[in-house]
Amino acid sequence: MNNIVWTIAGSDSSAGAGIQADLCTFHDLGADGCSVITAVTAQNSQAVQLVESVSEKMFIQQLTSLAEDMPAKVIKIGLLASVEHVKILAQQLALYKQTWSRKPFVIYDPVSVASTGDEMAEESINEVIKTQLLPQIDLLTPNANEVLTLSGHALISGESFKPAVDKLISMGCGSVLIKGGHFELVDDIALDYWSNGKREIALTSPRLDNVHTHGTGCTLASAIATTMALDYFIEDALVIAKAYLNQGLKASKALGAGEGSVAHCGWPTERADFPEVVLPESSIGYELDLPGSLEAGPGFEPCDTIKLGLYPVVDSVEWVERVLKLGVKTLQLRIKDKQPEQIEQQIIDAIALGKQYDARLFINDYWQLAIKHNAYGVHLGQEDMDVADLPLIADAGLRLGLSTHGYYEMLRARQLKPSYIALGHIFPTQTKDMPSDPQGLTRLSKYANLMSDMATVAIGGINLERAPAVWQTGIGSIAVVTAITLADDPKQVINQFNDIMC
Ligand SMILES: Cc1ncc(COP(=O)(O)OP(=O)(O)O)c(N)n1
Ligand SMILES: Cc1nc(C(=O)O)sc1CCOP(=O)(O)O
Ligand SMILES: [Mg+2]
Repeated sequence: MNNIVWTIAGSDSSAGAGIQADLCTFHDLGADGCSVITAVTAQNSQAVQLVESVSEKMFIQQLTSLAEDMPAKVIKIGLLASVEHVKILAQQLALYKQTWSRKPFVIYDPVSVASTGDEMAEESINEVIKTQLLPQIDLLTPNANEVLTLSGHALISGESFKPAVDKLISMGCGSVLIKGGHFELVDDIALDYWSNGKREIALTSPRLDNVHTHGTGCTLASAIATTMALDYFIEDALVIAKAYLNQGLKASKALGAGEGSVAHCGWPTERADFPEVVLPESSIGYELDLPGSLEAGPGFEPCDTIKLGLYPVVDSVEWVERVLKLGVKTLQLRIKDKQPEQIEQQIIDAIALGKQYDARLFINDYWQLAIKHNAYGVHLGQEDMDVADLPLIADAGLRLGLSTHGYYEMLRARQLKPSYIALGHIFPTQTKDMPSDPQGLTRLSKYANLMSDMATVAIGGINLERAPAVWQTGIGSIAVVTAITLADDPKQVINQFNDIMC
């Protein structure tokens, strides 16, 4: 399947921004780029010297040529310098959304003033952008000035972010990423805030005092476009794009006498380049009034090793005893959907067995009972995290394992300093209905690399055949349900897993 991304933007003769930066980003991160040029600009590192929109005929023909046989999964829009182009584009986007077999995801990075300060678009363009283009946009990526221009809202404090985004969403766009917002509390921090009116996230990175920032907006939006085309969730796309930009800014350099451009350095892998997820119970979280109660406390008791090895997940005390007798040292009791009083005795018995065999026994979901009976640890999912009393679990000295399903959840979980992070689901699984697609080995390797300083667990559809490749990603543990519970000979399977993971 092709991962075609279109950029509809201006040509930048200095090549640091516009079409040139967009295509560079698409190819660098693994999408297939196509371009529709809206305007040709003559610019160097110091100024934009001339902007000429292409003719309407040429603009329409580029769109038509591509739409005929190279429809896009994602469309990224940058410089629109002519009112007529905006009207044409709004109409075409509406048509694509109605007629293409797969609706394209449309990102608009508003560009009317260049980073050099030069105006690049016709004066009256904003009115038609607001009324005709915004309703076709799935993600708008304005900076504070562009938020003011398009919504009329000035970003004067954290509290002003939500009303500004609500206004833009009421004007028709699906979601908004406010880039690089800063207010007095966090001057040395670059804050990005995203919301679609239902979900919202905020990411922070240290503000880089690099002067070579030409092309940052184009590059960020193009990196989001690419990662969306690669089927990442939007939260993950935002995280990856931010890391890509931070990495590029650190490597940017001047080519002329003026400002240099963001570099393009491939898929981001350095943890220092990845943003932090803002938790609701933090000073920025309060300012933004983020929902939930997650808080970065001192963290959870670590396990004695970050290589937790084979990790059977079983649903009865009988299975707990059986796998312990076969030498398993990390395991989980996962009994679903019972009233606490129905399973309390099983939890007591399982914990006692875990202690008897000196094993790391995690209790899934029932964290109150785990605390009450002093379990080794608790395993919680994303939904559980929001309702469980995490400080209480930490204070009781229990270990905590957290489920995650992508970059964003992984980085958010990391902020809580759990004892391990589980990464799933890697392959299709029959054990549980998953709301997302399997992540596969390529993503798992990236996650394992990024989290290499802490205990990690891979889960979902892992069997003996798949285990060697999973283990080679550098993960510290493999969790399995059916590979053991449906095995004809669990003893043999456990031994074979252990051989693979030594
Ligand atoms: C090791 C491990 N990883 C992930 C899960 C899934 O936990 P959760 O998301 O809470 O879903 P349920 O297991 O409760 O259905 C797990 N149990 N163990
Ligand atoms: C319980 C569970 N959680 C997952 C996650 O990705 O969070 S995948 C999963 C099921 C794992 O079972 P099996 O080894 O039989 O595929
Ligand atoms: Mg759970």
